[in-house]
Amino acid sequence: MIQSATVIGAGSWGTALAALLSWRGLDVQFWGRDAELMAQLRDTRRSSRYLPDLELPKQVRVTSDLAALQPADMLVFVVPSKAMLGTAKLVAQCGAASRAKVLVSCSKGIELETGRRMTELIGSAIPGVPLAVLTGPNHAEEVARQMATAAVVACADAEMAKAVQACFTLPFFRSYTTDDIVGAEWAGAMKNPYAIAAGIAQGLKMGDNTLAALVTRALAEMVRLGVAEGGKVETFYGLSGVGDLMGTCYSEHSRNHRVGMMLGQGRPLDEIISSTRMVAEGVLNTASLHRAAQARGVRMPLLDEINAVLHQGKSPIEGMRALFSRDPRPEAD
Ligand SMILES: NC(=O)c1ccc[n+]([C@@H]2O[C@H](COP(=O)([O-])OP(=O)(O)OC[C@H]3O[C@@H](n4cnc5c(N)ncnc54)[C@H](O)[C@@H]3O)[C@@H](O)[C@H]2O)c1
Ligand SMILES: O=P(O)(O)OC[C@H](O)CO
Repeated sequence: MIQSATVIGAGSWGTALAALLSWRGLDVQFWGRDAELMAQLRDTRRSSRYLPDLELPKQVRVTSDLAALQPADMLVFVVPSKAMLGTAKLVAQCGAASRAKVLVSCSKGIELETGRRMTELIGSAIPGVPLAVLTGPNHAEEVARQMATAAVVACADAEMAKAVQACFTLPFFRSYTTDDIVGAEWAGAMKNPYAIAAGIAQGLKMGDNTLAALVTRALAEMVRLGVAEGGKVETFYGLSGVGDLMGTCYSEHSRNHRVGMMLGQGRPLDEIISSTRMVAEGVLNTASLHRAAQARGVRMPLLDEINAVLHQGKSPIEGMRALFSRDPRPEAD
């Protein structure tokens, strides 16, 4: 049913997914905004900036020109969340979505100003096409090396979910389906701030007890806000929830975790951000989620402290102290 795909966004995850879809046998086009990077990818089949060890299959057609894209069955959006709406509008204008059967978001974020999910942004720019999400504990570096990985495809339409699942099924890559697109997207965005907190704990040389406490209480917060936003509770206990939370909080690859670790070691946030080209979605996601939690009146003490550290100048150590010195409470509250 789905034979061709266009991957929009040429960072680490977009590069890994363009390769994966090509290995699966789809006819793949790959767009990135940076002409120099895309020319390098086209000529050498390698991205020196993102995933330098991956050799992009020669069948993947690489371009930085949206107008050069042919209509494809599936459009796969993998740009940072803050660029999603603008990118989807450009894709709509250039006609690349004119014959699309499904639009898939692989990005993890919530729009700051409105609290909208990525598929809501894509759907507003390109109306009338079914929407889906690919999410889960999926580090691009490991997918690029074909290390065993599981993911979730969320789509309201069960048949379309299966069609997208088939595209993301390889011997090393196993995907599951769910109809809970809301829960899957909130879960994917929510694990990012907590990975920053996990990194902070490691940067401060706190121990395994601390990390286990943070991850467990993070999950409780994810369930509270995610369900208030309309997600299903079971989604947060699946791959897109606790799976991705653990995969990121304990990861050597995670950019969010790395940002947290450097914060814990005392480096200022603006210096950390300007030292890398890669996106740590948790920095912006923290502000979006904090705003959403306040609007819904959902109690999120851990997120409040991460927000205070990232956006209100609180020191990481003060944030941790504040968390652990709150009034005692029942666990299931
Ligand atoms: N890297 C992973 O392992 C991974 C896994 C799953 C999901 N994700 C999600 O995928 C999304 C993309 O992350 P990534 O890791 O591929 O990115 P990255 O950090 O590796 O690189 C960022 C990419 O975004 C591009 N970009 C920045 N602003 C843009 C704009 N305005 N328009 C178009 N492109 C723009 C940059 O040129 C660059 O190619 C994020 O939401 C991330 O959470 C990443
Ligand atoms: O590197 P991070 O922290 O953006 O995490 C990447 C993926 O979201 C992990 O599933």
